[in-house]
Amino acid sequence: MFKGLVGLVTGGASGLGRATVEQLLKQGGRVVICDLPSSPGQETAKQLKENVAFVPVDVTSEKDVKNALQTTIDKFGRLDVVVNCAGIATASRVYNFKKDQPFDLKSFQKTIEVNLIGTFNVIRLSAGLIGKNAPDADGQRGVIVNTASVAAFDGQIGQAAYSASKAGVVGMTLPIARDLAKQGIRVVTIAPGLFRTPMMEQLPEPAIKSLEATVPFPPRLGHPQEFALLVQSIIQNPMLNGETIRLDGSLRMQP
Ligand SMILES: CC(=O)CC(=O)SCCNC(=O)CCNC(=O)[C@H](O)C(C)(C)COP(=O)(O)OP(=O)(O)OC[C@H]1O[C@@H](n2cnc3c(N)ncnc32)[C@H](O)[C@@H]1OP(=O)(O)O
Ligand SMILES: NC(=O)C1=CN([C@@H]2O[C@H](COP(=O)(O)OP(=O)(O)OC[C@H]3O[C@@H](n4cnc5c(N)ncnc54)[C@H](O)[C@@H]3O)[C@@H](O)[C@H]2O)C=CC1
Repeated sequence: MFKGLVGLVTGGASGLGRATVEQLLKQGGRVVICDLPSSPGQETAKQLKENVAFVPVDVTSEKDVKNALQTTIDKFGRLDVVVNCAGIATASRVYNFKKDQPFDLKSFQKTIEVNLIGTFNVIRLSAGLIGKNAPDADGQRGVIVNTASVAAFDGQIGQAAYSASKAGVVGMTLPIARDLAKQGIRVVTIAPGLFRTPMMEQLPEPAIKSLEATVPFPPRLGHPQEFALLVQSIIQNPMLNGETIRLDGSLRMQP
């Protein structure tokens, strides 16, 4: 289905990103995994064997992202799809009255830096490369998929930084889609609910169970492959553009 397609997936060494890498490969695509040098990206690429390369990247670094784009060209000759999955989750109260301590500003800044600015950094640099593709019959040159979170809309206690970073991703989706429309590049954001990944597994199992119980249907954590299937649909459907799609079993998180 995706024969000849070249994708670049940030956060591709783990969780939702890794499932996306596997799905693109399964459909005949070629993929560059971008993830931190400390991630299992190298092993992941080895396990997946063919048509895949790992480039160590911090998404907040211009140099790293440019290097990953150069590797994409050197190895595969083009870039069609970017999927931004790299992200971090932080949790802290705005003011901890028990300890008389405010939210650590550095932690707030880091969350915004990785989740929002990192995503934008990858979009702005990769758009230049995707824009060089010859347009297809519909005028399309490529697709960018971002990952927000339902926390962009209904963040819980402790999620001020995380929710702000993800709301930023939601907020920039339409203007970037409008901006890149002339070049035939679509931009779509997915806002996942709860998915069983290493990020989610940082939470204690009782917290996971109680969150799971709040998902109307299906009352469980999502499988990462279900996220990857939506990425596939977004790539396939040219009318999807400038929108954020919740993928959450109709979950609305409680305070
Ligand atoms: C990854 C994604 O993109 C998807 C998601 O968002 S998954 C959802 C992830 N959610 C989180 O990570 C929640 C983050 N928040 C927390 O972990 C904690 O609130 C915190 C560590 C920031 C604060 O902990 P704390 O100060 O020790 O709070 P604690 O004493 O436990 O609770 C205080 C009150 O808040 C409530 N509360 C705390 N965390 C809660 C939660 N996650 N959900 C509902 N209520 C919560 C408690 O029930 C308690 O209520 P009362 O005041 O009525 O007793
Ligand atoms: N798991 C879930 O329930 C949900 C996840 N999300 C979002 O989905 C995305 C993927 O999350 P998961 O797969 O669950 O998490 P994960 O922790 O399994 O994977 C995230 C990957 O991003 C990488 N990463 C972190 N900072 C980076 C940086 N600066 N540069 C490059 N790579 C970096 C990590 O090394 C890791 O491999 C994140 O943006 C997360 O916020 C959103 C909603 C729900």
